[in-house]
Amino acid sequence: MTILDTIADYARIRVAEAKKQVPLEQMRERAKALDANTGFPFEQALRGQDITFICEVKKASPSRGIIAEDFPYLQIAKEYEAAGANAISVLTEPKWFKGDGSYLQEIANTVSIPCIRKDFIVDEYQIYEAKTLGASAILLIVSLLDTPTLRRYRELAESLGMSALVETHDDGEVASAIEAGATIIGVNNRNLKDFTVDFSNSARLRPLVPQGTIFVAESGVETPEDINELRKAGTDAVLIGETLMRATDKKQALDHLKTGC
Ligand SMILES: O=C(O)c1ccccc1NCC(=O)[C@H](O)[C@H](O)COP(=O)(O)O
Repeated sequence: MTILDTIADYARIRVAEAKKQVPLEQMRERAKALDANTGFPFEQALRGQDITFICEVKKASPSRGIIAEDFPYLQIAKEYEAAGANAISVLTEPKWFKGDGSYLQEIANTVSIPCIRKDFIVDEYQIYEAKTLGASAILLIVSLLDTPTLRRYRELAESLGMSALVETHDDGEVASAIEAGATIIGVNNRNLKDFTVDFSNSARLRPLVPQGTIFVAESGVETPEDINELRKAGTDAVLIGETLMRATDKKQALDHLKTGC
């Protein structure tokens, strides 16, 4: 059993508990009552002249443990926005990432840039919930979902006015993402089964993703050289967590990544 299987099993338990508080039918009605004509701001925000930045609000991770003892999540999100982030990723997984849905809700209510719910989606309930929390996008991890389910969840998210970032790790998963009709495909440099980070993974898989589909490189980005390498490989957007979370001055850190200065 991999850590990803363990996290996914726990997500199923979380969903079962959440349904006891707010049943599926009620959550669906709440989500459907919200505006679905959003214009897909997350997708729009990632389409730039140059590489765009999704900055992640992440207190902890299974591979690193606690990353930020002091975790003023709202302040961090505001600093990301002021620093020029194009979108914000908010971890809502509580056990290994110490996230919470309320963090996403507060952040989405405060900043003007789009937010993605970063979680381990194993049930449609979490997609409706993401909408009620103010998410503009959700993460769908290919290795957790078969292709028909992936397509169904992506279409559900889009019917609610949210985009889906479809996360892959190898060529087979990229093929599944394309088959599921993904318009935003991420390649994670971190193997979610054993935590190893191979920074070249996203650049290697870039040619498999059709032009026009937004290509996101995820995890392990640390330096301006990394950004340059990804830029050269044709990356549209990068998702950065730990490097920015550990930086005391978010603007300086993001400027440094962008320009090398
Ligand atoms: O970060 C982990 O340890 C991890 C372990 C198992 C599943 C997912 C995990 N991380 C989720 C992510 O994909 C990252 O938070 C995201 O890409 C940012 O990565 P980084 O810039 O390396 O913090």
